[in-house]
Amino acid sequence: MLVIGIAGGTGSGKTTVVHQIINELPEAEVGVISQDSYYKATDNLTFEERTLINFDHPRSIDFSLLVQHLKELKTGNSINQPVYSFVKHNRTSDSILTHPRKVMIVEGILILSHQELRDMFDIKIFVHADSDERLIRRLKRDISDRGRDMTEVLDRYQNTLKPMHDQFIEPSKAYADIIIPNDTYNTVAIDIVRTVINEKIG
Ligand SMILES: Nc1ncnc2c1ncn2[C@@H]1O[C@H](COP(=O)(O)OP(=O)(O)O)[C@@H](O)[C@H]1O
Ligand SMILES: O=c1ccn([C@@H]2O[C@H](COP(=O)(O)O)[C@@H](O)[C@H]2O)c(=O)[nH]1
Repeated sequence: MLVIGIAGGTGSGKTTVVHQIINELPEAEVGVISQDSYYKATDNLTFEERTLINFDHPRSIDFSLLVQHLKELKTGNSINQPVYSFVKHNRTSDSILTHPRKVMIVEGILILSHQELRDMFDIKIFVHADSDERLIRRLKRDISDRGRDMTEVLDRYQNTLKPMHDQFIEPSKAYADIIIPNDTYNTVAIDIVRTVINEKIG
């Protein structure tokens, strides 16, 4: 199994890049795990309490479950990947049966900041976009897809997202083998990554 880690700040375009990479690859050979699926369940908290969680700090992620699931996939076992609701700020009761594939892609803001997880990646990619570009994308996306308003996005950006980005995410770029500049759609970089994957899966 070839394991590819794709990190980058919020709004950098990780999810978009993943879709572009897997688009023309055989469906049966590529699987995706999202770090977002591994936000800790917080059933003990009210919705109001959940809105106060710092979702950009590594402690908000159940990394031990994520590492355990990746180990299972590497040994050929399927996993039940949790499903997270951004609208509810909580894990749902659903899960997605995820089978091991020749290529597994793990994507998320903090995946290169966690040493054990990072060491499991054969290729480490960091998607880079300018911070103002990322904020604009995040505003648009969170308002249209994640049930947020402008005040929520901007307050979170100032209070937790930006400081956590500077403390944990940006420094993790140093671990990347490949940095994809994604201020505009970067088809050349996507083609290169696809070529590398095709060579590996033969
Ligand atoms: N290169 C790009 N140029 C313009 N918009 C983009 C680009 N890449 C992604 N987007 C848009 O920005 C938003 C955030 O992208 P997404 O892939 O969800 O980022 P991430 O997963 O890193 O948070 C989405 O609405 C997406 O369509
Ligand atoms: O309940 C939640 C959980 C997380 N977030 C934000 O999501 C991003 C990470 O997701 P991307 O797809 O990489 O943007 C992170 O910055 C958290 O602040 C949230 O808003 N609500």
